[in-house]
Amino acid sequence: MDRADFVAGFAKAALNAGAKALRIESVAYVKAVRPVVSAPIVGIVKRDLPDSPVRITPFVSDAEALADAGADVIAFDATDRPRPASVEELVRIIKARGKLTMADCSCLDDARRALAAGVDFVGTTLSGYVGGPEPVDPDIELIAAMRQLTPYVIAEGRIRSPEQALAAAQAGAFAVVVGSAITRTEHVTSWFNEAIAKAYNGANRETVLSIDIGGTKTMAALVSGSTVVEEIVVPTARDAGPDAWLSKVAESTANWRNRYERIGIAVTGFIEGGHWSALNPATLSIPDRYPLVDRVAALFGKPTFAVNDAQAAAWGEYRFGAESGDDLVFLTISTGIGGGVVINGKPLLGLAGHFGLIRSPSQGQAPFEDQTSGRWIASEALKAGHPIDAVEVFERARNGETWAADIMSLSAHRAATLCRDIQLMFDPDVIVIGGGIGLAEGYLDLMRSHLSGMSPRFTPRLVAAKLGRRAGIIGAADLAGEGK
Ligand SMILES: CC(=O)N[C@H](C=O)[C@@H](O)[C@H](O)[C@H](O)COP(=O)(O)O
Repeated sequence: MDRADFVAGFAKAALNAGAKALRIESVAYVKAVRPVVSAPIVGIVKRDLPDSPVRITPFVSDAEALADAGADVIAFDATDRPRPASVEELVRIIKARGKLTMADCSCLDDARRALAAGVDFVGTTLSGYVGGPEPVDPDIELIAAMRQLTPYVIAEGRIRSPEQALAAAQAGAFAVVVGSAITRTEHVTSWFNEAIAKAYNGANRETVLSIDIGGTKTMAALVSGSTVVEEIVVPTARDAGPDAWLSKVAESTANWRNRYERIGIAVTGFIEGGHWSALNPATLSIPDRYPLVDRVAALFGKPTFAVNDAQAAAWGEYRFGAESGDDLVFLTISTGIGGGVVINGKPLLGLAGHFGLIRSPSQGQAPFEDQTSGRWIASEALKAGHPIDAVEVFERARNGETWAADIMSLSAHRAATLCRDIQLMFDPDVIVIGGGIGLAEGYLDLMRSHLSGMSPRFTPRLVAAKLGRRAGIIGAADLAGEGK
């Protein structure tokens, strides 16, 4: 839905049905909608800043760009928090451009200060979003209290039903903004889904907050069954450590607080008894036996299940992938190599599946991933005089450069040999291949070609992973739900 043509479509449909004005996020969307409607537009820009909690139109340049794009009213955060531009400065700039101002407030004091600074409208937009648990209902009391200060109160935030909109209007609102209930189909669907799940007891799954902490990025999502309802991705600040990584996730998902009952967390490394340790500190350095489950449960206040990321992905593919329901081994070939095993419908946890760490006598006892993975491919390329990464080596191989094709072929050959050994160990129905290298165009075919001469009895069936980068969060969510 995050596309200019959809936003313009929503805008026109809402106006046709009687809406009197639009509130639109981003300069690009204001520009897209302005030429096709004549109704007033309240414009905002949303940002996530490293040094300020202010998200709505934090900079003077944002306000200017919205004015130039054709917004009639410009809304901005008017809370009393550290901020790049003061409310007074924003009001001055916006008025200089002949536009109206709307102060997004969290409380009555914000509204008082904003009115003293000369704003035209005050909104209840930020009530419930400046700390503490996020409420479910709109803040009707704040609307009524603001109405004592000015007639120009805009009711906004969590107004999800016509009855709530009526209550806001009756409390004295000059206008009522309805956001998610009109434009966020995925939210509205999940409200209905969560409501009726109670009737289907287990046939329909509860929503889980699922977190995947990787070496470079951390993903968090609300997951229901195999559906990712909401998702955010933040960089993993490698040197900051697990407490900081978890706090960042808690902060970025604060708005979801009332929408899940359990937490699943998938991490690179080794999980034992809820403790997290690094098997390869080069990927991510974690203090030995970090009490992951306890920390997450304390921070989020919900029951938590923790699992290795590749084991979670294996489970995700088993439950919802291309070959769901078949016993499988999942092998992810990327910067490093990992995996997971699901046999007789059960995930093998602990050390099982850390295939990248298997040692090969024929290669001087080097761990398997050091002779096959993306890191190895890049280091071989460097030896051949090409300081490029694995993805580019693949590109060069496809363009007919023999040195690159030789490296890829050797990597695929070794990965194929590993699959043959895995077949002998677990005899799965299928081996699912994932990861940036494993799923790179042509790699799976190369692996298959290296297996072609083998006796059919030993030959593993290789298929591409279906859930892609979301396999870990979907698998972890499902495993967390299993615990109920
Ligand atoms: C807190 C915050 O960032 N509010 C944002 C402000 O523009 C939007 O995410 C909300 O959708 C908007 O306020 C409308 O509210 P609701 O979607 O609940 O009807």
